[in-house]
Amino acid sequence: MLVFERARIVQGDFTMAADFAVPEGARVAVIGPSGAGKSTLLAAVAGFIPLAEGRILWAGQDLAPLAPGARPLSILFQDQNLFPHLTVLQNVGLGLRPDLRLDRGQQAQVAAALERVGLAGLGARRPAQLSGGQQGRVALARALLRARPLLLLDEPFAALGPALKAEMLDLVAEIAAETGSTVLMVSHEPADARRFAPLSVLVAEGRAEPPLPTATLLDSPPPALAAYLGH
Ligand SMILES: Nc1ncnc2c1ncn2[C@@H]1O[C@H](COP(=O)(O)OP(=O)(O)OP(=O)(O)O)[C@@H](O)[C@H]1O
Repeated sequence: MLVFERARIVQGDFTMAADFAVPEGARVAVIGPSGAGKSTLLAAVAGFIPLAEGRILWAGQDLAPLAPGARPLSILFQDQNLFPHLTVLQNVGLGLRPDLRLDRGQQAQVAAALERVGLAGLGARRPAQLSGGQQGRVALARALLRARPLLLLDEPFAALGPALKAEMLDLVAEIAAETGSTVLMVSHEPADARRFAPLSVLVAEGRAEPPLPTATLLDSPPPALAAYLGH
């Protein structure tokens, strides 16, 4: 379980509060108006922004003492964070060993992860030789190998067309279900939230609200969300 315990996150003039729990294995969309603090919430979980007050706990452990790289999570951003000078195999291999000195077993794990995301045979290419969707799959394969229990998605597939984006969201959902990962996904598209996430956290007016069923929230939105959705 991921717990925000009377957490307060401050960035300059901006401040937001979070006090709720996300059940283990849940897929949760983080929705709300632009500038409301969706990315900030994820950045606090990832350890890029220290909390001004309160705690964030995973499996009962306070995350505060853990540097970002030591936290039990992987993050996918929109730019996918692929290294342009490395091959697909190397980019994925970084998920296992930053120095890329992979033994045979680890090489087999990399190959299996590429196969799992539908990229078998493309390991020798560089990111520039892949489509946007394929680049997303490389980043996903790397996250898969890291095998962290919490996955944070900050609009990683926003640049893809609707069909490809839907396909990627389905793939993430499938993999998360297989691995039991808990997923928080920032989303600007209500349709994506409905497709991907049974639960949603509304971020608005300086607060991240406890998760509610996505359909409930989108079908009967509170005023702050209704204005954003254009209802
Ligand atoms: N480094 C920073 N210093 C000060 N304020 C910041 C910083 N980064 C973001 N902010 C402010 O924090 C608030 C929340 O930003 P955040 O990016 O989390 O919003 P968001 O909900 O993800 O927005 P969007 O949907 O537009 O991506 C905004 O008001 C923003 O201007």
